[in-house]
Amino acid sequence: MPAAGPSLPTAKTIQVDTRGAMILDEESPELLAIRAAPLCLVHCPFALRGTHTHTLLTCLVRLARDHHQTRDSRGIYFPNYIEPVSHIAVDIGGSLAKVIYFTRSTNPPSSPSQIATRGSSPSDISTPLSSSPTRESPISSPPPSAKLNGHPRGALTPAVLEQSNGHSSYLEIPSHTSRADSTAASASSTLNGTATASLRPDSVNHSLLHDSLLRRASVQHFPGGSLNFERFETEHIDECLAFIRTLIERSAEVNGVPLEEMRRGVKVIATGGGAHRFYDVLARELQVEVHREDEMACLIEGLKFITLIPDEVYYFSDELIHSVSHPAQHQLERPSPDPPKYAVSFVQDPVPQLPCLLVNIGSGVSIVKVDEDGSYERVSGTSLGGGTLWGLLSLLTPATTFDEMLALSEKGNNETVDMLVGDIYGSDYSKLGLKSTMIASTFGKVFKKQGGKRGTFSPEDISKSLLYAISNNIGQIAYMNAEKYNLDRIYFGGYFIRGTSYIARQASVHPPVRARSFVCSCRSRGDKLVYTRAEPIEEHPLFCDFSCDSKRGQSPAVARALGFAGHAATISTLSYAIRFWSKGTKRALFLRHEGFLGAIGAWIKNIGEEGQEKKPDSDADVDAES
Ligand SMILES: Nc1ncnc2c1ncn2[C@@H]1O[C@H](COP(=O)(O)OP(=O)(O)O)[C@@H](O)[C@H]1O
Ligand SMILES: CC(C)(COP(=O)(O)O)[C@@H](O)C(=O)NCCC(=O)O
Repeated sequence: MPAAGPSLPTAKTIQVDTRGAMILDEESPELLAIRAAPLCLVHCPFALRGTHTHTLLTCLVRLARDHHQTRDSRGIYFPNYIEPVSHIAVDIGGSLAKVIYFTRSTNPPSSPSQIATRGSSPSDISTPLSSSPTRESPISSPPPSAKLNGHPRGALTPAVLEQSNGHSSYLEIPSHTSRADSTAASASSTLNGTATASLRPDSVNHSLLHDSLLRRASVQHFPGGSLNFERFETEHIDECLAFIRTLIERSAEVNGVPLEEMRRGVKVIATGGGAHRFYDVLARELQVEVHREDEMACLIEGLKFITLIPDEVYYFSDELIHSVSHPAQHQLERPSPDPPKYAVSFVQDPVPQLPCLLVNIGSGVSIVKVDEDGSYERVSGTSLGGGTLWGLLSLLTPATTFDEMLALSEKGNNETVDMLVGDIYGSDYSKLGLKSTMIASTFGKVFKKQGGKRGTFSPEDISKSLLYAISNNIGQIAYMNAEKYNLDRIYFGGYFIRGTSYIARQASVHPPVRARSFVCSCRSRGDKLVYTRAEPIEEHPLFCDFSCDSKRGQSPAVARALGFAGHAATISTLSYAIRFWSKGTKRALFLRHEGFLGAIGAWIKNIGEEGQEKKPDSDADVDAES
């Protein structure tokens, strides 16, 4: 009997203006600075002048470098969101603690990555980038002066600081009528365009929202701010606490307010199992108000919000490649560790696509059915998840980090450890459509002795076999639940999908290209990943090789797509499993911020709570025993 999830506890309109939102380039110096910026919670951006600016920026870059190991996902820049945000959200899971926080800046970052990663839906292959409606709205575009290539100056602005410093708001409505008129006109269009993730329109206070939007629309000096992402291993929760503590302390320092005041102004919103396990530690160590939110509710809120971000949702599709490479073949081969080649496509229309199934692959796996109205139920799960792969590979290989394990898997050949149909039948089992190369039994060869002795197996082969087994198993369970509940869209979240980011690092040196559709796959060659068949579909010769090398690379969009798109083998396995088992009726969808759904949900659920007293840990929000 599936456990019923709580009904949406704080269903409300998400009042974050996502128009013009853009995902930042992971490697941009701007992002480095913007990520570090909240460590210096600058109350007033105008304070950043002269030598002080220089010192601060030096400090930002140094801090960013010091924290590079936790800098793990791209920031999201919201040109139109300007309200104070007083909270830091943290999702503490069984494996990783994810932290997100919002910073303001006077200048937008100059290197959004979405230019190179625009989608590839067949309908808009040749559409010029500039025609994207999400980038054309006059309000969503930052003022021209803000587009200069200067360093962004991030500033987290807790509401309490604004009040205590006598700033009712930075947002002053211009007094002259014509500006106000045009603002009003813009604001009403803003009202239509503002991200509204809640599907309960009755909960919207239109008048309040309109007033707020009116003020936002008139702002000239605050072109939004950025959401920043960090992660830590839960095992080293002390590092996570130290990070948040430093953030708060430095904020007080830079803003010139007493630490006590800063602590009063900042709240930590905690979710995930660790919100309970570490609640006392969080409150004691950080000395700020800690509020807990339910994990499943946060995942769903996070999903609803993140799907509003342009270029966030993507899928791997093998259909086009399949039709080109096997024109006569209608039957799909069963999933295998070497799935077909894929094209990466981005969902262009940033609206929540409900109903859907959310499969969150963290330490374990939660499968949640989300209805059209946003209500949800955790319908299934499996304990064979990301923690399983990490744990087993820690036992079976010398790799010490998860990324090393993924790298091993890319070089492996699972056939040395897996028992194939051919090992049993000596050939295909054609009557059942089972090819000889299909895995009959994961790890099925390992027990066999050769000359009375146990075999030895390479860490690479073991890694590949297990990565495939876990991913395919989750794909099958996901498919069965989607079938049971008649859902065609399956979103995969959780950090398990996240891959090594060195692909992105290599690729980000390339200039953006405009071609929108690609046929691509990647494999390792020596210590370098090589992209094969990575050419725009319109002109692709099927078997060309292309090395993702800063000198030779010709298709950075593909490389970037794979780089940020998590681990290619994991994603292609899940994608193909869903396509195979559903006979092409269901689609696996992925998210660029897949590991942060819970943290994003915790963050978004508390937007609009600024200055409001919230009873910590109300029963409505938290089910687990404290
Ligand atoms: N760099 C990484 N370090 C640790 N685990 C990673 C990493 N990248 C991906 N993973 C996978 O992500 C899983 C954790 O996913 P996550 O969604 O954070 O779960 P949880 O909330 O349970 O911590 C790990 O068990 C591991 O399989
Ligand atoms: C207990 C959990 C919800 C915790 O979430 P996580 O930290 O793994 O993201 C998850 O691990 C889970 O759903 N495990 C699967 C249990 C099962 O249904 O078999």
